[in-house]
Amino acid sequence: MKFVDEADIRVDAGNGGNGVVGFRREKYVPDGGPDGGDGGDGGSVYLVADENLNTLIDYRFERFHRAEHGKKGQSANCTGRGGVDLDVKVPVGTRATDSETGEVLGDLTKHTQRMKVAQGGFHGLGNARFKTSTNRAPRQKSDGTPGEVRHLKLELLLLADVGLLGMPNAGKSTFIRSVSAAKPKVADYPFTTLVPNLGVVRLDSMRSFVIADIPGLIEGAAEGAGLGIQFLKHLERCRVLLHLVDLMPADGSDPVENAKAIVAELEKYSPKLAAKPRWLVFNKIDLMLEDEANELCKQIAEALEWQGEYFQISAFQKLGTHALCMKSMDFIEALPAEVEPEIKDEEVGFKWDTYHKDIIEDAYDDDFDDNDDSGVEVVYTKR
Ligand SMILES: Nc1nc2c(ncn2[C@@H]2O[C@H](COP(=O)(O)OP(=O)(O)OP(=O)(O)O)[C@@H](O)[C@H]2O)c(=O)[nH]1
Ligand SMILES: [Mg+2]
Repeated sequence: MKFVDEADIRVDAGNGGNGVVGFRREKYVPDGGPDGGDGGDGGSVYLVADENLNTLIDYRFERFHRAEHGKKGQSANCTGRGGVDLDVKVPVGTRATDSETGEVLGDLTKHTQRMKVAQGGFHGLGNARFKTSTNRAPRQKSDGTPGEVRHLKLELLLLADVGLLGMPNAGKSTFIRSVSAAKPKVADYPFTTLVPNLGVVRLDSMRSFVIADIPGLIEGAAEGAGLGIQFLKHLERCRVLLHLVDLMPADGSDPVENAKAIVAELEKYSPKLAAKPRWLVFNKIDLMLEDEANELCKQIAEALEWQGEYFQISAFQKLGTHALCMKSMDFIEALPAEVEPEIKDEEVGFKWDTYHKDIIEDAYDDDFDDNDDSGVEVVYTKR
């Protein structure tokens, strides 16, 4: 299955239905009052998180999503039917951004979570609403407002607790293979991993966490070198980052310079991500004697002015990997969960106070010519 983690879509909320001008006509009641009904509100568009989906691939092909328009009002004080809302299903972990303003509208992180992304238009008013003691046969009505149209960028952010970070060939995929059931491809050339992989690390029946392996980063990634930094967004929700450093890069590069380059790219991408808890993990200790490995790790940590603890592992031979997973688990459990800001689903029903009230007040102020029928369809109801 192709992993698609971005899609651009357009969402159109429905327009509000127009109000109508209508009058009651009844035998022996020559001057029945105004009875034109209001229109219905347009349907809104919502994104709904669904755990049964795991990619955004469908939205590459299906770009336009439209909610129903509200129906216009009818005579005999009948209100038009409201347009039906549209629910657009997205995988859990989807972030929606307004492509025109760049504003992040919100993240859908829980199954069934619902977020309004385009507000339906408000209904117009029928002439019955404009009746006053001085104007008992108003030929005024108002039109519904257009529904909101938005261009959205959807991005699927992996929901992992632990993220792997490092140069190509550092051994990230080898690590996730040794600690979880995920089996991403491993090879001795750079950029073996082209799309992110998730693995579940199960320590016992009660304790497990999710780990994300992303493509390797290189110097200049922020400017697009290699596969760029587009995958770093998947690390934004991780609680801790494991920075894998190859002790003996096959290309003869300096592990200190490599590690510095990764940190620099991280900072360029996002200071927030760079400030996340990050642990230094030296990989491939099996390539040298134990004393040599200890000495080299110490030297690199000093050269990096690394203050915290560091880990020494061999992802390939599974040395130190279990201990690292235990530490990660303890850390995740001890860290209070980040509270995701709740997405407020402000219900907008009948906006009498603002929209409609203003229209009616304007109508009174206008001192309009009541006999001017131009452009207004008048409906007479016989009973
Ligand atoms: N000796 C030794 N080799 C390792 C170890 N871990 C990984 N390797 C080797 O290093 C090479 C790269 O490993 P990968 O796991 O593909 O590296 P990666 O970080 O996922 O690389 P990209 O996907 O390209 O970013 C492979 O040839 C692995 O066999 C280790 O602990 N010891
Ligand atoms: Mg890899």
